Amino acid sequence: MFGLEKWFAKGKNTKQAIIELLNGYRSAALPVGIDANWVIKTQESKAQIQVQINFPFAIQCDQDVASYLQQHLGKPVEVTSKVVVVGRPKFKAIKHIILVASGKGGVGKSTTAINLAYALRAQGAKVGVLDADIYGPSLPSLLALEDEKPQAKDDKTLLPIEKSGIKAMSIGFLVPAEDATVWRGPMASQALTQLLNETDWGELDYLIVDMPPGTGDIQLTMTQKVPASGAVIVTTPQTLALADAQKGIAMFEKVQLPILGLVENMSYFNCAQCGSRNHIFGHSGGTTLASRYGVPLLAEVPLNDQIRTATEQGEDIISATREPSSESKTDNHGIADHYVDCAQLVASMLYYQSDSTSGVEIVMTED
Ligand SMILES: Nc1ncnc2c1ncn2[C@@H]1O[C@H](COP(=O)(O)OP(=O)(O)OP(=O)(O)O)[C@@H](O)[C@H]1O
Repeated sequence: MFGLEKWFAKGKNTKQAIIELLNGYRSAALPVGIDANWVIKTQESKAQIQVQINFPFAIQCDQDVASYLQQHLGKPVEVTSKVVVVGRPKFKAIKHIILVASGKGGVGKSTTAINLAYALRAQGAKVGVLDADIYGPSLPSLLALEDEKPQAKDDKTLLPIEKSGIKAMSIGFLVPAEDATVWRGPMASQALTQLLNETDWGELDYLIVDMPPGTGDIQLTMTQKVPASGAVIVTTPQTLALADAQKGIAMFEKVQLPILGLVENMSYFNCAQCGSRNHIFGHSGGTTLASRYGVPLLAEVPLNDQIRTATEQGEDIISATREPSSESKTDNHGIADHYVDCAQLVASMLYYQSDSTSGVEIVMTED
């Protein structure tokens, strides 16, 4: 006895069967399945079953869920979903602020931050990016918007610049880079507070904050000034970078900010000619560090020319390469998928760790 017959034999109707099956669905970002409350509608016709789901965090998995249901129900299934991020905003109308940090410079923190933003957007969320790298703002060039100037909404508020569905603000849009490099610590953290406070972000599900590299006093002060939900730490596999990433973990633990996970960037290189995978900067460092500190390894992103060129040209690599791409002969896991998987994990962790029921609202001051 197969498919729906099996369920009817147990005296269940199609809706009950679907809900039960969805509850048993598992993926890295859906570790306890799809909750019955997220299922908005089920409809069965002769030809197919239609299921409508509202996910409470950024995730796009309609095809996977449809194939899973189809396999069990023995009938074509169409799944459509929307992302409706739940929880009270923690700051203005922003539901979650995510810090992207690194122990040292040049490991690909800004590249990860912007691609994480694109990936969350591609999963159906409302996303903004704040470039807090006051001394070396890179957001204007990552978005290819170097000559843009934000418009003033009124005396006190600036409108963020929008590109590819992302709202962006950076000190780089406001002052020449050479002016910001001479700012001392307090000026830098005050600039960050002002950028966060005085930008009209509107409603956002996730605001990604690209932090300045390092784990010194400036980074610590900035972390304390931003009402963040969690941090993502970017590292490369070299021993030195890992040692610095460890300091980053310690810094966030000190201020009790949840660490959502590690991204190991430039993790390996796939040779386009011979198809072999080379761990040019070392092997398994991120995995070891993640397990030592009990934090998830969110992604192992390869050193890849597509990533460099897209970010240098201000392109949204997630939309551009979302089709299954052949990154190399041995790896058909598209470049975009690394960021999409990372985004889904981050969103899932924020949802499951959320204290949205506590109703606590954080108010920022400028001292
Ligand atoms: N996975 C990758 N594959 C190829 N190139 C990459 C990758 N990640 C980052 N890059 C390139 O490395 C350079 C440094 O990246 P990025 O600016 O993101 O680093 P960062 O850690 O933010 O640096 P900083 O400390 O200066 O802010 C850029 O040219 C970027 O395009």
